[in-house]
Amino acid sequence: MSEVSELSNAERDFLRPYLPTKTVPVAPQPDDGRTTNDHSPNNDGDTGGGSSVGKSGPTKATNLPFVTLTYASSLDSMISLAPGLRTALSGPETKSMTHYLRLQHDAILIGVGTAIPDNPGLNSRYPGASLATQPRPIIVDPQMRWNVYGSKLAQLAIEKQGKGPWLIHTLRSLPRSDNMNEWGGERLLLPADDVNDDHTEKERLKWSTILEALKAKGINSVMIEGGANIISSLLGMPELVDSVVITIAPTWLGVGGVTVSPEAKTSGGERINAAHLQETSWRQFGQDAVLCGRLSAS
Ligand SMILES: NC(=O)C1=CN([C@@H]2O[C@H](COP(=O)(O)OP(=O)(O)OC[C@H]3O[C@@H](n4cnc5c(N)ncnc54)[C@H](OP(=O)(O)O)[C@@H]3O)[C@@H](O)[C@H]2O)C=CC1
Ligand SMILES: Nc1nc(O)c(N)c(N[C@@H]2O[C@H](COP(=O)(O)O)[C@@H](O)[C@H]2O)n1
Repeated sequence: MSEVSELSNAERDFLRPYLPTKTVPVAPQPDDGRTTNDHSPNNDGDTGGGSSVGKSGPTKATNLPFVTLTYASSLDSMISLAPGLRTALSGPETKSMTHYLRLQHDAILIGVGTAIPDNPGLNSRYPGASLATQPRPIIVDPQMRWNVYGSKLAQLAIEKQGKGPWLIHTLRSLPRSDNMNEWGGERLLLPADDVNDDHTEKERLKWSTILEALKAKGINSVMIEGGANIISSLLGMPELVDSVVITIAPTWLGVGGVTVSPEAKTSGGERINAAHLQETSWRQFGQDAVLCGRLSAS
């Protein structure tokens, strides 16, 4: 039996206002000649109901994809027990939700700090998922630290259980002669930001540069899953993020875990809240709580 089960109509209704509209290619039907099929939760045959919060679909600059930030957190805002330690926080019901969410996006993005320790699959095991509807896995790996060969992502792409991964590097990275394109993989070389906030030799990419490049390659929606560094940065960028879906597991990981927390903010020399969610909705999935919302600009 699959570890991932279908969500109820009520669960999908709950998520719908926070999701993009995804159009996926399907084989033409003999009787109607269609070439596309709208699998958005607004158009999948669900009956009405649901929340009246906001609306689905892109609401910002057309050169950017719809961005959903999503992660599973403990009650102490941690996403893993220690750096580099893959930690299961989601229960079976929220795991199913994650696979449903993956299927609603054109791409799933993580950082190299997650790819190396977790060796994730990043495909959707939701019932009915096909290669055409799978999201594109994307890894932000500016310095080419991660070896895709032998990874689970490569294996799934070769077996056609997932799309070939796109790896994002900086222009300074040495081009490699590789055969990733044989199984759908690709390397995207992007210009690094001029400003290096952490004063290291590391080259940073602007998130607007990354997202614009993805949109230019036909990615209309991206689900950003982690890890801590990436989620914490993007929590401070409401102009780029359309919605946030957080699984909250009823557990504390304890001191030394990997924490999600945005950069501190000040106004007029005073500390102010660093990030804030508005238009929130909560729902229980098994033992976990799921919080959806939108980042507010102020
Ligand atoms: N519970 C959950 O839902 C999830 C948990 N996790 C956990 O999170 C942990 C990993 O988090 P973390 O270590 O923070 O790693 P991340 O996955 O956030 O990757 C961070 C790295 O990505 C690169 N990067 C990020 N932003 C930029 C940018 N703007 N420009 C260029 N490069 C960038 C950098 O690579 P470089 O250093 O090479 O410059 C950086 O070190 C793991 O333990 C994993 O299990 C991960 C996902 C979800
Ligand atoms: N939603 C969620 N809940 C957890 O408890 C998690 N640990 C994660 N981690 C993310 O999922 C990736 C693993 O994906 P596969 O199951 O291998 O496809 C992992 O790399 C994190 O991005 N997520």
